[in-house]
Amino acid sequence: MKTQILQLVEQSTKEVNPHTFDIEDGVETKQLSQLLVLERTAASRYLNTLVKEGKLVKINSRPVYFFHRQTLEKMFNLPLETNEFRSFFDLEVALGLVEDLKVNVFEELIGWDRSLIQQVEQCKAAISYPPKGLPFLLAGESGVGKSYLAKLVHHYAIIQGILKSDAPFVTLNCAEFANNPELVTANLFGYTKGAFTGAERDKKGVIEKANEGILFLDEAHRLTPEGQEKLFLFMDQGIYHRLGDNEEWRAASVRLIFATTELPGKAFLTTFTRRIPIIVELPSLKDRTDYEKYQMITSFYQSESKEIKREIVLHSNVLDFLMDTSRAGNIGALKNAVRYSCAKAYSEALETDKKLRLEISLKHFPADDMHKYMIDKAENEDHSQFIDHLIPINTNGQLYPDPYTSKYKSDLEKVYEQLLNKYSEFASRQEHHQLYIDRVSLYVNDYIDKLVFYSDLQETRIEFSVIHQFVKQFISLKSDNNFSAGVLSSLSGNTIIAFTHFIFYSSNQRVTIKEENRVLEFIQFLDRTCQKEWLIINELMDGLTQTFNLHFSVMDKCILVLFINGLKNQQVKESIQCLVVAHGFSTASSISNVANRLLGKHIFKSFDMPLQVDTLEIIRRLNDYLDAVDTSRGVIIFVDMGSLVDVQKKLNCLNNSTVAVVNNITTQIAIDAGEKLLKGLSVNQIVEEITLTHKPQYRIFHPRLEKRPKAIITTCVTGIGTAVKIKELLEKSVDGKHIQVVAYDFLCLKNNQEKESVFQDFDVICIVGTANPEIENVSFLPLEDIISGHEEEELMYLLKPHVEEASIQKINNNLIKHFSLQSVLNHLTILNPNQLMEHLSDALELLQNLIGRRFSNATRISMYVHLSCLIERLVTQRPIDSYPNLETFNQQQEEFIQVVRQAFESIEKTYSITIPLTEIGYIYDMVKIKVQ
Ligand SMILES: Nc1ncnc2c1ncn2[C@@H]1O[C@H](COP(=O)(O)OP(=O)(O)OP(=O)(O)O)[C@@H](O)[C@H]1O
Repeated sequence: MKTQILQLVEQSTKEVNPHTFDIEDGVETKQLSQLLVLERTAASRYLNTLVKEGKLVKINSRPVYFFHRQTLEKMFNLPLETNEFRSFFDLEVALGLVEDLKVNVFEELIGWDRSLIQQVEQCKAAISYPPKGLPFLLAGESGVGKSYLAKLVHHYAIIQGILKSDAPFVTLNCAEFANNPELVTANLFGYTKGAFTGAERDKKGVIEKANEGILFLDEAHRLTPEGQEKLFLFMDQGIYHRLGDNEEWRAASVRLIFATTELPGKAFLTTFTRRIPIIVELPSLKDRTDYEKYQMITSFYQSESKEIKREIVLHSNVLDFLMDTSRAGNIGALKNAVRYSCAKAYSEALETDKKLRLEISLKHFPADDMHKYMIDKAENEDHSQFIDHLIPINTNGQLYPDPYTSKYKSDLEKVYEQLLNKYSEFASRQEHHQLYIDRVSLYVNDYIDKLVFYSDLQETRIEFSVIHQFVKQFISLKSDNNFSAGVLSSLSGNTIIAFTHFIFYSSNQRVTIKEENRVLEFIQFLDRTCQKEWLIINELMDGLTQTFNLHFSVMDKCILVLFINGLKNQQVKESIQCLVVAHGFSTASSISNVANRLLGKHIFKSFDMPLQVDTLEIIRRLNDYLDAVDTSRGVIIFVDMGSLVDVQKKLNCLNNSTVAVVNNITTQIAIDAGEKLLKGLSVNQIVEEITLTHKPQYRIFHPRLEKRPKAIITTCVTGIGTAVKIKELLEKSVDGKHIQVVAYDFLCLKNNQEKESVFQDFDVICIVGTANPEIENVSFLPLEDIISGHEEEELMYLLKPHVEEASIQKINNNLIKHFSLQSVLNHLTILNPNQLMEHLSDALELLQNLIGRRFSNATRISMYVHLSCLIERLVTQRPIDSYPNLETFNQQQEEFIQVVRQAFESIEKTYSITIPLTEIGYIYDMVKIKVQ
């Protein structure tokens, strides 16, 4: 009998496919006893004897599996040192199958080092968070890889020793029980016999099964509110009752991963989302880069090739066909399309000839999809599908031979050209230098973004990673230094990677620079206007040249100076400082990065606190940072633990700034706070509003200063953007040393009056703006009156007590110079002011005729200012998209809306814009206020 058993296991092991080797390929005791009609204990005894004799290999999982030792050793060409393994994973390690995975399990997740870099960091942080990990939610459309990522996290936790090697991974798909909350509870917590009709015996729930491991709750949005609530107690205390047994408390230690295809805010109770501090959002297939789509397609074909043991070649138009995500939809569907084509080609090859190589062409896809593709191509006169060639799917999947595709190769020369040409244009027009710098910084940022996008460079490549490390260290060193901290504060995570890409790329190029005189002039200009950036970049590039013998042209330095300038512009100027301080290696930076990315602005600065870093060290870092930036609008510090609540006591900026400490931080809180900050709310308002939804504890501290700095407030009824621009103009005119200019949200001023924090932080001299927030005891000077010269005198009168006699005349001259209508419009918009004024003059004339009223000169000027900002908003696609009581306005002011549409018809055509109803609402307010 023993020999027969040995032969059976040997036969079964010989049938293993080494590419898909899995635990279930082994033989179970139960299986064997059934097959040989043998008592289970007897079968088990024989098997264990064979293990002891070194003939079989045993995996001590549940159930236990057996393999034939010699067959495995031959198959994987590696001798085994032992016969017993704690888990299948240990066997894989012993057979050398998962050595690479030990280094990075996430490597098989396409995008782990690119578009999913953040998500992988979040998962690692959540699962490792001591002592029991943090529950997290994977959110994303169907088929974007949520289940796949959850399984990799399980693997990662085992490899890192966070979980034991046989830790279970249990999945519960909540959609299966969507309409039967009792069944969900029964499946989650288990039940006792008789707990409900059909409960014929006691049964374990998935929580019990997942003890010491991971429970993955898929489609978690289908959990009913009752179901969610029942999980709370378990999430909070780790204890639960089985259904039908309210006596016995059971305990389990389970790490929870949730997944949903819904927007997290919509599908869950807020009490529930509050308990899930990390939300990992997975991008849909259409938002992945071309390179990643390409990697997916080739890797899916590679797996199929291994599975069917056939070499595969693709017709290039198949790649083109599959890369178009509007067809594939999601990653799962893409994988299915690949499988479908392989199955079809395989069966066709069996019918016709038996040649080894499978050629996949368009005919191997469903006919409807393929025809649609051909028609689309023909309609777009894209004949690329006719220039077909064959692509071998080799294991390296190399299609893009160069890290930077030919599209961006040698473009550097063109970028130099553009910068110099734009500089010559600017020099001849005598514009303000900041306008030029802002414009070309945008251009440079766009270029570097594309460079990264089209690069197929593995960022883990050793040459890249050493340069990346060097740059990171340089930046972290300089960030501790007052001189450079402000300049480099916008560089972090992804932007440092982009920065390194450019360094890596440009140092490999050899572009000869012509017209040296022009270059010299350009360098002198940048050295003058961006002095700090210039010095820092020079130091960095010199360091790179000395350490790695890299060579750069002087124009490369200019590009990097402009790049960091562009990033600074993405930061919200004059903003409240928002800091996230959290324990863990990357919790704070993950939250900040996700929030900054979603908000499209660099709002949050993160301070990660690995557990060995003490509070004093963090306070030192906070002080270094806050001392280097402008804290006049206040500071909000989000902390993750009670121990940090008292940090503000030791902050230097408490002498002159309002500081709020919020004792909770999740990505959701960060996003909510960021949105409120962008709307221009004050520290008080932001903190109070997030407390309504998220209920964190917070404390606010006002400056200790007796003597507050003096300030002029600028404001605009249509938002903070215009107020900031008015502020910039005023700053150029007044003496900034003695008087600060602060841009402020109109509604905050109007609603909260002197309760607004700006009045605690500053001694306010007056408010300048486009509409009066009517604050008692504070003078308001309309912008149009300053432009028309009516209020210049008043402003001078208000300023007199605060500035030296000698400066007064200078300020007066500056005001006249900077506040002509033309220069105001020039500053407020990127559009040509002369042309704009002509169009606006016609439109205003028509508007007056249609409503049968003449506007005063002052009203006309303020309309010019308001309308030019409006047109700029629409041209740059940033309209104001909310207006109080829009529906009522639409119903009650139908006639006015028609009149505006008629008056602005010609402007809409000229600038290819459509004025939305919300903006018409603000025009109405403007006309109403001014005419009254
Ligand atoms: N980044 C990736 N790299 C490689 N394969 C991936 C990746 N993302 C997803 N896949 C593959 O795509 C398929 C679908 O993924 P998965 O089932 O994890 O999606 P899902 O988001 O859980 O979908 P659903 O919401 O429908 O359950 C899987 O076969 C998975 O292997």
